[in-house]
Amino acid sequence: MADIDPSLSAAPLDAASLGSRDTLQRRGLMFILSSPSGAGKTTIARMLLDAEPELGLSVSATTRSIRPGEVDGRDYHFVPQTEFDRMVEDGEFYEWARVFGNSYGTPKGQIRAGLKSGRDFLFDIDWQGTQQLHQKAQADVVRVFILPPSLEELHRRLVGRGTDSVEVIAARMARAQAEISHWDGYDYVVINDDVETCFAKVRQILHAERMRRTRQTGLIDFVRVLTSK
Ligand SMILES: Nc1ncnc2c1ncn2[C@@H]1O[C@H](COP(=O)(O)OP(=O)(O)OP(=O)(O)O)[C@@H](O)[C@H]1O
Ligand SMILES: Nc1nc2c(ncn2[C@@H]2O[C@H](COP(=O)(O)O)[C@@H](O)[C@H]2O)c(=O)[nH]1
Repeated sequence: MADIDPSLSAAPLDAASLGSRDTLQRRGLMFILSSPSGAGKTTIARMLLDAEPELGLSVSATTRSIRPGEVDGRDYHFVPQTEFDRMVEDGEFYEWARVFGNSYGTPKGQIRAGLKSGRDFLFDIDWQGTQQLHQKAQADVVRVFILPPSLEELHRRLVGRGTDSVEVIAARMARAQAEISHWDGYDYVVINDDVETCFAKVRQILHAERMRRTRQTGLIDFVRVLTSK
């Protein structure tokens, strides 16, 4: 929850290697997936990471307990609350928020340098984190909201995942409509009915956003060459 970070805004890159079609430079983007808990954003995120080698995952820190199948350092950095509080104090997060009674935050880590060199990052974060990142780095951020086909199906998925107690599932269902109410703070909204169809749509968004003119920092010199003869 800090001020605008100038290093995160879309500044032009070094023009040394620009000008040929093979070396066109591009600034990386921050690809955010949000949804009510259980709608499937982690599933879609994993499919994207498998399919897109140039996409890196922003691994959040969290104080919640590790779930069966999760790996510390891959899915999250699982830290005690005291360590999380220290990281907040030391300004180690781009954003952080309390979600479902736990703390979650996006470490600055490698992201800043990665964006400059054209690396894309995937963020599985909630609407509060999305607002904070958008305020700090509007030009770099692409916001995608995943909706479940129905609340009944959302509940089925949370139960079917088999990772949370009845109480935790009830708390997540109780929050679902409030989470969904933030759908209009996103650039794209995709309904996750069939997982393959949803994945294909989200991947199309990523591909199109990579070609956005303002991200293709090498275009200025490339077009200059094209129009100079
Ligand atoms: N289109 C789909 N059809 C049926 N099941 C799905 C679909 N997408 C995801 N699932 C299943 O729903 C469950 C919840 O998915 P997932 O963990 O990806 O949700 P999430 O939005 O990341 O939740 P959380 O915010 O709690 O991490 C998983 O068991 C997943 O396999
Ligand atoms: N603002 C942030 N939200 C985050 C971050 N990492 C995850 N999340 C969101 O928390 C909920 C719950 O996640 P779960 O893994 O415990 O089910 C979900 O909406 C995530 O998107 C973060 O760094 N910042």
